[in-house]
Amino acid sequence: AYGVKQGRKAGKLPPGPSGLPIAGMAFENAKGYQWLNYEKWGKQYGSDILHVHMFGKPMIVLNSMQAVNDLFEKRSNLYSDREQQTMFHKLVGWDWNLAFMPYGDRWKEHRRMFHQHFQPSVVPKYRAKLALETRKFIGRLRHTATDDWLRHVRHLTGAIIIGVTYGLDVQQENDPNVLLAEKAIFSMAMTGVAGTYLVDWLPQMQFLPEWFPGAKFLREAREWRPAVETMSKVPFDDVKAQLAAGKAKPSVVSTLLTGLDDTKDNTLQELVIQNTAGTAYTGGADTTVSALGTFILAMVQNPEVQQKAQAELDRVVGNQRLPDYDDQANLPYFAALMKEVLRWRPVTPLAASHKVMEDDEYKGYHIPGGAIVMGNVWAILHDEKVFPDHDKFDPTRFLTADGKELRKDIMEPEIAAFGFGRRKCPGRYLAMDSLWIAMAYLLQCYNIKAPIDQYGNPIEPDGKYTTGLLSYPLPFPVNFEPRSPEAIYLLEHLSMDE
Ligand code: HEM
Repeated sequence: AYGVKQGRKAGKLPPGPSGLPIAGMAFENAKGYQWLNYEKWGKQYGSDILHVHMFGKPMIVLNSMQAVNDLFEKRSNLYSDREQQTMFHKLVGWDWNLAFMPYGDRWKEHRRMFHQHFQPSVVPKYRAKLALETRKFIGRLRHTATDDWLRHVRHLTGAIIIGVTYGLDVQQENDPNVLLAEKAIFSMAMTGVAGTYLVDWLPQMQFLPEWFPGAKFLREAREWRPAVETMSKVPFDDVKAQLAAGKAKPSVVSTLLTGLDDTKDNTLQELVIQNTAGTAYTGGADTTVSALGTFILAMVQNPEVQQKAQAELDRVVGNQRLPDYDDQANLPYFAALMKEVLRWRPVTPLAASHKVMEDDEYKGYHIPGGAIVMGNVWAILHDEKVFPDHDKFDPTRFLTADGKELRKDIMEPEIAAFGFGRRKCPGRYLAMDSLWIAMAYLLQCYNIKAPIDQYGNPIEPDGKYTTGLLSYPLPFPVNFEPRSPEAIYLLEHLSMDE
């Protein structure tokens, strides 16, 4: 085993399950939920930094907030790159997306543009749109079958992102922009995990003829690539046409296009706008679905938490109107509830992989340049020392003893849940605004409950989650039951004005 002494010797890699044969470890990891393995190995080796040898590539896992801070934040000039994969970036064509760009000037230009339109001083402009889409959403839920609610959650998050970014309305069923984006995002799920495709290790394989045995990946790439290329182009071109016709609604894209200098050739600048806007959907739609799914699951499983949150709404907002962002400051329990949603089942349990650009040393260990470096969000947000009884869904952990204020002496889940350093999620302010208003409207109008089966027993969710880059609760049935005559009145008189 690795001792501390050995570890201090220059050139020693951080400890890790090197005892396991590579195949054995690949097997452990292939079962998914790798964040749990990494957390377990971290404890086993008594180290918050691990080395995991995966598919012939060095991978470093950081299991503590301190390690994440020391490397991703304090050495962010070294630790902000992303791995480039032949299949994902080149053949399937995701290289236009800012989330996957290598660290450098091109990424900076896109990131700056994104930030300008999703930073805290700007995001409140979108609140009217968020509130409108969320009113439509709670209206639809009222007569939805217990196993059909997830479709409406997906529609809500898609409509918010497309509305804010492009000013386009989204059709309830089979919206062309949503279908295209979903097809593209499917390819992201299939090809996004490093090491899935042999061509990533043997780039020459990309030049094989398609009929060649083992060249199935080429046919897959050919099928997916058009959706990946056009998902950002089609809605962008729509807005351009609308602007030309004087019919565009205000949006990120229309603002950016209007700001261009007409006397110049804007071809390159337009491409940056198209890419940046397209990135919003890939980053924003599914992540928010997962967080809302977790909220709904937590409400079904913890009726006492739900009642407390509703009691606070009753006290502060009353039952004659929907809550509003102006109420936020007066709803501490609600704020704690949102933090607990982000902590209890993090949307991205391993955030997104970073890549270190040069050889480095940390705590006496050698970190090889080019290694993949992951922050274990799960391990950080489930650290028993910081969050006792870590698997319990309990918003009060974030509140002072009298329940009147948020504690200032506890880790804020937001500092890990949205990733790290210069790559930290730039959409988090919009994400939190979307989540807050959806949670508030839902609890103001509905009791969120397990449905009752034909024998009178509640159908309790099993609480299982998917594995992968994003982790979602597996589908479970929910009964959204209007919680009072006043709630029914609110649901029947939802204003559809922005
Ligand atoms: C609950 C919702 C969300 C969660 C949990 C989340 C989480 C994350 C995480 C973990 C990363 C990777 C950070 C890293 O590399 O360390 C990320 C990146 C990103 N997110 Fe989010 N996100 C959410 C919502 C959104 C929304 C709504 C948008 C768009 C409006 C968005 C846009 C992006 C973009 C553009 C990146 C790439 C940043 C870069 O590579 O420089 N995200 N997000």
